[in-house]
Amino acid sequence: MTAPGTPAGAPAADTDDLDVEEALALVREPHREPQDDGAARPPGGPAVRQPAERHTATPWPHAREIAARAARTARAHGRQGTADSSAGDRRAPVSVPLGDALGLVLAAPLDALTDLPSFDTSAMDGWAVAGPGPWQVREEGVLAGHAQPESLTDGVAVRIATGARVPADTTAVLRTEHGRTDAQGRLHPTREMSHGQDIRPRGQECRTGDQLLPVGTLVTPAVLGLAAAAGYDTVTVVPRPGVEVLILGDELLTEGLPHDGLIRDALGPMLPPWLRALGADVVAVRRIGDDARALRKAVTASRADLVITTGGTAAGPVDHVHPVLERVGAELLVDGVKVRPGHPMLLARTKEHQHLVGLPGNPLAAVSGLLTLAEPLLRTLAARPAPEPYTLPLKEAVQGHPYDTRLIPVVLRGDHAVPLHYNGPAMLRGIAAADALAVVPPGGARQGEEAELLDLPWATAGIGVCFT
Ligand SMILES: Nc1nc2c(c(=O)[nH]1)N[C@H]1C(S)=C(S)[C@@H](COP(=O)(O)OP(=O)(O)OC[C@H]3O[C@@H](n4cnc5c(N)ncnc54)[C@H](O)[C@@H]3O)O[C@H]1N2
Ligand code: MOO
Repeated sequence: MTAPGTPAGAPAADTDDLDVEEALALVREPHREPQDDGAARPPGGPAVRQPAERHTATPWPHAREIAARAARTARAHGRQGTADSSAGDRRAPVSVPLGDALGLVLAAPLDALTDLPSFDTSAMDGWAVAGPGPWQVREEGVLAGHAQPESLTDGVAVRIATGARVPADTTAVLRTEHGRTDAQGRLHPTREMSHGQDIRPRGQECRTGDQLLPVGTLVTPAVLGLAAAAGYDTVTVVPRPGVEVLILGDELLTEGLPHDGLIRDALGPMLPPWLRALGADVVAVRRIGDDARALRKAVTASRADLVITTGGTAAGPVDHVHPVLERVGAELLVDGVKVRPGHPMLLARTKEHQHLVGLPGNPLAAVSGLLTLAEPLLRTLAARPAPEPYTLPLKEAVQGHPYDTRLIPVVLRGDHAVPLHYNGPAMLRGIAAADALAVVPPGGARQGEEAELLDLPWATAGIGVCFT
């Protein structure tokens, strides 16, 4: 590779958790200088590649940190050489209709555009009354959504619906079940009333201009409801990262039964919805075959924030990912991870605003790469917080790899994680039935030992799980 690069396994200078505020700074401060991307740098100098013979795979936790941080420094690196200036302020905040904002992060505070409630409102069905009872009841009632009703005078009441504007000079609302009408048609309270009872005064929840939610808030269904109530048609959010998927391999069929050494492409159908569940906008899925030129053209032409390739990461005769990255002058940030399956996975910076995650071709190895490298990177680009780590005890012992972390599909049963079989690198049978992946440290885990769990987006019914 020609561009300044990072040897795999290089220690990050700073391993603090990525902070949402820092990620948001990406969209707020376009010319911020880099702090750390996990690249090894000699004091005072640019990042350097170490000789290939010193190459070692990156430990799994460290690879995730590098991926989470990589997106932060994209702009500054672009200015140093791998120019893609036409990308401009692609990560600048965008205004989107409420219907498209679910799962995104607010890039501007949600300030009330109105008082809430915006008028004095009846909290109950009953009568708006003025002064102490009994009251003469006016003939025409007041419904929600109707024009300003006529004001009341002492001793007068009017039928009112929940949510309707209370007439001026109303002193309380009497609930339907707490009023009795006598033979002369006068209304009496059947219990003690207090001044202002069952009236929601204008501005009770907020005044115009009050901050309802800060920058960095994840847009949930409740946030959409609040935004609508407060007068918003659109909200200002961090844009969804754009992802292009490049499927490599001449042996892949897109339909029918496997035959003559050809197999069905399992990643083309799996990755786009999974990426959407991780908050990405999948802008294209292209089939490249085992054609290095086509791969180079596709990588060079792509405008996506993240390019994901599948297959071709190892050292076989048609494994073109490394040579193509070298050809395009990419900066390798992670080159192999100490994780099984998926150890040949890689992460590179290809342009100022663009990264590439190379997923190994074996399908479960690809899942491992997706969750190890693509998920933290997408999370950073979207300014989303890292999920709170959690552990559960393992129902059975899991054999470990001597040096590498293992990711094992599990189902969650009661307060245990139950390891699933069919967890080989080429198998999807285990993960297709799983709720999570258990992180098994080098050396393995005993029965009952607590294991960290990586949730699958649909199993947690998380907010990203819209699949839209
Ligand atoms: N000499 C070595 N060979 C291999 C090593 C190694 O370290 N040294 N690592 C092995 C491991 S582990 C993995 S994982 C694979 C990674 O290989 P690649 O990323 O180069 O992937 P391919 O060779 O293209 O494919 C591997 C395997 O996966 C199948 N495949 C590919 N794409 C798909 C797809 N879209 N859907 C379903 N299956 C797919 C492909 O047919 C191969 O069977 O390398 C090992 N070799
Ligand atoms: O990444 Mo490979 O599929 O570890 O076994």
